[in-house]
Amino acid sequence: MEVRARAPGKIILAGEHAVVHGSTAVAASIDLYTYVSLRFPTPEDNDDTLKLQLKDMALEFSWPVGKIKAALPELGSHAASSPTSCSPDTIKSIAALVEEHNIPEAETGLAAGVSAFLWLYTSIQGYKPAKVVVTSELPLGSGLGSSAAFCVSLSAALLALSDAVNLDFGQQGWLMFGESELELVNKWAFGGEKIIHGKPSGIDNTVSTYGNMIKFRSGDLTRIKSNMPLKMLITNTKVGRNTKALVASVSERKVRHPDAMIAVFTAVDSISNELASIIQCPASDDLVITEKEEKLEELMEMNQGLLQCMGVSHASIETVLRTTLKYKLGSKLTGAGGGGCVLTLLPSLLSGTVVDKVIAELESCGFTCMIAGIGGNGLEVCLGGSS
Ligand SMILES: Nc1ncnc2c1ncn2[C@@H]1O[C@H](COP(=O)(O)OP(=O)(O)OP(=O)(O)O)[C@@H](O)[C@H]1O
Ligand SMILES: C[C@@](O)(CCO)CC(=O)[O-]
Ligand SMILES: [Mg+2]
Repeated sequence: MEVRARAPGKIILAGEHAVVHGSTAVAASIDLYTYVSLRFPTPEDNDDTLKLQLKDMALEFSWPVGKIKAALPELGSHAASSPTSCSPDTIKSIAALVEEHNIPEAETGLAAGVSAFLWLYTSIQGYKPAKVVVTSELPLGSGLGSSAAFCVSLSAALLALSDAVNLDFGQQGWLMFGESELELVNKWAFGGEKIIHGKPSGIDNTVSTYGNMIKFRSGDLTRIKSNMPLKMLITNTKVGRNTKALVASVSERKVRHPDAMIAVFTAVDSISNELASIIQCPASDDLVITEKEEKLEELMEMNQGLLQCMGVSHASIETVLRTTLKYKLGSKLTGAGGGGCVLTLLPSLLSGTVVDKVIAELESCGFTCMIAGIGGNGLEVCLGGSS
């Protein structure tokens, strides 16, 4: 029996980092996905291992299930219907299982993802042998929510073949889960994100699970519907960084300057709320759309200024900002910052020639640019493996 799941990456239009401290943020899914396939061996296969294949990186990890059982005895009896978080002791035992594999030096960040895999797999499926294959269209560690898309697609595949979820295996093609299944996936994925991010707000796994566009605050999501064309250029500075370290650095700054940082987070909250209401408000003609776009651009620039105050910008991000400003375009980092990706609003009346020029100039700096579709479906599953 085989199941496939796919979950999208995301952009954060406003509110990253501040959302970890209780402010509102606005995020949308993008049409780049992480795919997970899960297959249990047949008795004839005579295979007693759990295998994780990370296809894009040409890496394969494998553990005898008896070894996992001996190392993680506390996980096997957990109910898939009761999502939980990984305890610090279990994280240590999992890290020992991961360390047995030599992860290439350039990919050390992967250890956290492999740990999240072992925890989610064992907590949901116990000590069964299986083969899990992962591929992704998302750049890893670049602010587009690769960790959340990984945790969401993995949790969904694992739950689809568990007794916590009842699916009709007669159905063909990509299917959406019902509300209660989505909630279950989202909670498990949040547990996985905690292993990768340390202290996630939950916005990335939530937008990857539900798709579309959401407003998110203190664990609560409000689905929002855009009433205007939203075209964003995404520039990947290709400067690697790690969300866990950046989230921790903002918390440390908050400890050093609590009053100032709380004021910054409050300002971000207002920006996110205003941005969400502009996006949702119906526009009647081009003039109104232009005004709305100008306001959005300004709010994005203000948010970027506050992200600089939080200490999460980077020289490469500043280069993108300077370059796009030459063309009178507003930009902000998206995701955790410190490198990674930058969003630039492309107003609806902007000519294609200008867009081509900006892209050419950004790419001449060594960055890569793309225009992704925004606000599509969230998590989907495909039973039987094909499609
Ligand atoms: N397809 C994948 N396979 C294995 N591990 C993955 C995969 N995608 C993400 N990860 C894990 O997530 C880590 C990257 O997560 P991180 O949160 O730092 O960046 P991001 O999620 O891409 O950006 P952001 O959190 O800012 O949106 C990787 O180093 C790896 O551990
Ligand atoms: C930086 C952050 O706000 C967004 C990362 O995409 C972290 C989080 O909310 O978990
Ligand atoms: Mg992440």
